[in-house]
Amino acid sequence: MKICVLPGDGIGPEIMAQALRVLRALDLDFSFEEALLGGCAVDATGDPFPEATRRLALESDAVLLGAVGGPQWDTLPREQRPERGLLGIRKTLGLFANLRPAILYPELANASTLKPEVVAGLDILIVRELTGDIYFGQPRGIELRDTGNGNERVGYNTMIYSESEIRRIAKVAYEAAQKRNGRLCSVDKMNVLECTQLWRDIVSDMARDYPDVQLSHMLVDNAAMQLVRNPKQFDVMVTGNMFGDILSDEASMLTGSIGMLPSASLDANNKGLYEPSHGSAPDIAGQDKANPLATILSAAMMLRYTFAQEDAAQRIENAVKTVLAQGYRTGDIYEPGTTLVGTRGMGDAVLAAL
Ligand SMILES: NC(=O)c1ccc[n+]([C@@H]2O[C@H](COP(=O)([O-])OP(=O)(O)OC[C@H]3O[C@@H](n4cnc5c(N)ncnc54)[C@H](O)[C@@H]3O)[C@@H](O)[C@H]2O)c1
Ligand SMILES: CC(C)[C@H](C(=O)O)[C@@H](O)C(=O)O
Ligand SMILES: [Mg+2]
Repeated sequence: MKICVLPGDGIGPEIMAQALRVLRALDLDFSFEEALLGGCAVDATGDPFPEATRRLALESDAVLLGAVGGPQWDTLPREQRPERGLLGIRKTLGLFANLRPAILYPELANASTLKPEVVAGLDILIVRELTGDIYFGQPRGIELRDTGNGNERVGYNTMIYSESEIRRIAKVAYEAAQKRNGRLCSVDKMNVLECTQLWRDIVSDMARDYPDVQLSHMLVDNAAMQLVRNPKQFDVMVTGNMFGDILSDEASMLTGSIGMLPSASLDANNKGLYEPSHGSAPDIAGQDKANPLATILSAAMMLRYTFAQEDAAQRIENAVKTVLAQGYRTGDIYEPGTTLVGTRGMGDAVLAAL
């Protein structure tokens, strides 16, 4: 089982080190090979997604990623920015299905921004389309136009989905709902955007193939509000690339911290890239403060989805439950009466629990 390891930037290398310690401790037959993606790749090669990384990612069974980006690269031309590397690897590997589970561990009920009784037992799966939408749509750009106010710059992007792109992500979401509690909420903005009218029409059409799934629709602004009003009304949520990006960060705080939210990005054959949902956290990078649990839980998702090692995945998840029950907390989930640990200390605790 060959794993391509991309630590990335900011806190990326720190959280990746802990996930690798956990994977190595499982004593499975993995080989790890490291490569550059993001800002570190730009610094070394001028390209955020170098050819060597592309080749390694394509020939590996799975990719494990820390995070990319940081302010030092934000003024570079767009094609050299770290985020382009991330979008490039997602597109190259055909990773259209991004699964972001927001699960509240009972020990973190007080770390949630919502009242404990509103979030107790929370378990939502956000299914985010990852290779289409306004992120990739053409045309896009910033250019001079005569707008009626004279010649001035306009910035524009294109929100676009094809029928087949909508169908394949909806299928993933329907099938996930079938395996869970049978409820699927599709989130769009069909009252304003044609692109998402097509989204709603297709998701609705497909409902007849899934009579055991109870489908509902919600406009994205309402969905953002409902997530903090009564999140347990949701089981599986399916939405486009941009809405899913925003709603998943919002949902992370229901579980206590963005440092708790893992993700799996899958192609049609469950080959995948696994990464925490958060970014490179430049404000705490290099300080041994980052919560490595989202990355460790992403490694568990890798064992489950790509390698069908359900037992090993559960061993990691149970170890995470154990350390939380033992009271270990990084700063983002700390509360008085618990034991504050750093990134490495949290890794130590997970290893001990394993
Ligand atoms: N998948 C990715 O690689 C990814 C995802 C999101 C953002 N980014 C990039 O990361 C950079 C920073 O973005 P941002 O600040 O908007 O978002 P961010 O997620 O990096 O950080 C937002 C806040 O959450 C905190 N945080 C994030 N992860 C944490 C963790 N594991 N433990 C404790 N606290 C954590 C940070 O300290 C910060 O206060 C940008 O360049 C952005 O493009 C990358
Ligand atoms: C860094 C950025 C390109 C990325 C996204 O928007 O997809 C990130 O926010 C994420 O959620 O993985
Ligand atoms: Mg995001």
